[in-house]
Amino acid sequence: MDAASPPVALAIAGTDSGGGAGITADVRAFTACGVHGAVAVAAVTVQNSVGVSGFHAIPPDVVADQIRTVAGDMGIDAAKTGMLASTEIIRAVVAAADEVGLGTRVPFVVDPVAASMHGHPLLADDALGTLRDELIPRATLVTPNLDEVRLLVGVDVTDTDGAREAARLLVGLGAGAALVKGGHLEGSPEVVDLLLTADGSEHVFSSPRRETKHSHGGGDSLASAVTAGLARGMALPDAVALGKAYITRAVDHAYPLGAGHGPVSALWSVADWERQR
Ligand SMILES: Nc1ncnc2c1ncn2[C@@H]1O[C@H](COP(=O)(O)OP(=O)(O)OP(=O)(O)O)[C@@H](O)[C@H]1O
Ligand SMILES: Cc1ncc(CO)c(N)n1
Repeated sequence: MDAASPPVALAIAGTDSGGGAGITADVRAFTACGVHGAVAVAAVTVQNSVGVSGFHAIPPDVVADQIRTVAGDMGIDAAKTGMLASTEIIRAVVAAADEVGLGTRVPFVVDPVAASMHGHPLLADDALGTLRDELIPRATLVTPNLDEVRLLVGVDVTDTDGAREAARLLVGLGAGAALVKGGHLEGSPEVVDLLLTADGSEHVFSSPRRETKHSHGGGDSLASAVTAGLARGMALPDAVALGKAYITRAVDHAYPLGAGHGPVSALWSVADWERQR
């Protein structure tokens, strides 16, 4: 007899040839969190642990058609965006999202990726306004890091009060909720991620800061684990709690790889099936 079909989560994002971030991290998080991962590739990056040396943006209609073809066949239980590269791709994603119900019938997480952790741009400068004005209002949840917060709402977050104010402004852009991630607040012993929903309820997710330079793909992994929780039908705060639990373990198990920043790891979650054969 066939196994039951798992929920389906869709990542609309870029690839990372080094396998640390982007769609590779997304699908690992989907798998580790118990859902099937489908992908709409928006860009192919030439990337390793040291940085991004180039990228090729996929034609916008091909990005949109990947979303439509997945929705029309297996259905989508939740979706997330990562690197979208250009205004034209964002607009194509918005059109397809409206057609298939992302952000209305289907939970839709927007990770407003602007640059890699090495500081290399992954979004055209002129696309930020489109992301803010056309994509974020459709989001069930928007998940910026502190650099993206500064770009989107002009707030320089240095503490929880600042994160709260930034989240309030992000929800004011039309998102259903905002998760302001505190990974970049280097000095603090706790990493605090603050969730604010449009109805005003606040949830603070805190964990001890790990001393490691190997956190490549951390933001993508968190957003994807939250998306997996939503695909499984969890309420938003529960899905974010799942995401925080996943990323905390993934940072704990991050490993060196290459000369630069190694990835957060999902390998701890891999079943020990081979030794049990
Ligand atoms: N040193 C750390 N120790 C524990 N958790 C961390 C650490 N750094 C980041 N995190 C967690 O990882 C997640 C991603 O946070 P961060 O603010 O680094 O996002 P990001 O910049 O988008 O990530 P990326 O490194 O993929 O660009 C958050 O949940 C954060 O709490
Ligand atoms: C393709 C891709 N998406 C997102 C990020 C940010 O982690 C990255 N470095 N590369």
